[in-house]
Amino acid sequence: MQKIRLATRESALALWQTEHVAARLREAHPDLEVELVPMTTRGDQAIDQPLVEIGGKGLFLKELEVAMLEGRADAAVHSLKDVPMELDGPFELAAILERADPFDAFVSVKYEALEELPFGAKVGTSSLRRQALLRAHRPDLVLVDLRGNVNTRLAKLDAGDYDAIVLACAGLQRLGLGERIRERLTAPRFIPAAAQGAVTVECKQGDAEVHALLAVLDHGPTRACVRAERAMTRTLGGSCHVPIAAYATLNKEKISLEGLVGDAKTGQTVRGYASGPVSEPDKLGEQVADMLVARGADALLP
Ligand SMILES: NCc1[nH]cc(CCC(=O)O)c1CC(=O)O
Repeated sequence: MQKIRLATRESALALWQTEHVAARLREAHPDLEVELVPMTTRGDQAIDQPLVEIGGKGLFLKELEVAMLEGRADAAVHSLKDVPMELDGPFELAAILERADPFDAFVSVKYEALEELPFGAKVGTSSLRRQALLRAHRPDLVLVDLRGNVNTRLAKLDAGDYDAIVLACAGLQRLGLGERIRERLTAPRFIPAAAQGAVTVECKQGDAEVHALLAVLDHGPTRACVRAERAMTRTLGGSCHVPIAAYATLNKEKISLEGLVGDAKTGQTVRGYASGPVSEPDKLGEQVADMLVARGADALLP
């Protein structure tokens, strides 16, 4: 194989991530030609409608998967956080790259930290998980919907529409906007979404040549951790319709997984934690999911 074509969304973040994958591939395979195939998805077009109403996060993948099925691209690069817990169709995640900063960022023009926001301050985020966690720590805040790509959200903050917004640290850092992070909202106080900060490359199942080219980018420890996080979320029937948070770390041969289910309206949260061998990430994810349900999470799930 002389050339590999990488499908990507056209947002600045998606293009950065795909350029990063392209550079890593060229480094690993000096004779390989790597080409980007940028495309707009329905998720990018309908940015004025809430994601839940137009069909959820899978929308960001669909067009890229169709491009692979129709032979216009060989692989697709995604933020793993945006990839549904069950892939819909004959696809596989051939590579999961080493995770960058997994945490959320508090971003504000005037305020240094979440705790410094005045009573009743207006915070923009459309993520139900971020809303639930913000409510849990600061029940007084007024939470307002905020969609769009990272630059659009920052522009709305700078225009004075919000006192603060919450974004992923990884996205800001990748775009050279790391200095906009006022406070890192770290675990266990603020648990991220499953796989936040990790980039993945998807290809068609059974496409052995493409798979082999991509597999050299796979990072085993990241794959094990996000596997536990995604298994927990999947077991809870999670999608972006429910605030679910999952964060795993690997220490020697042991994965520790912290999980949370919340209610975006009330800020009520249920937490669970367990650890297990790196060889059984799915089992650990299921175990923490069961623990969350036993502690009352089912009352918060649909
Ligand atoms: N939902 C959009 C999205 N998907 C991935 C990232 C950030 C990068 C990452 O988590 O890898 C973002 C932006 C954000 O949440 O602020």
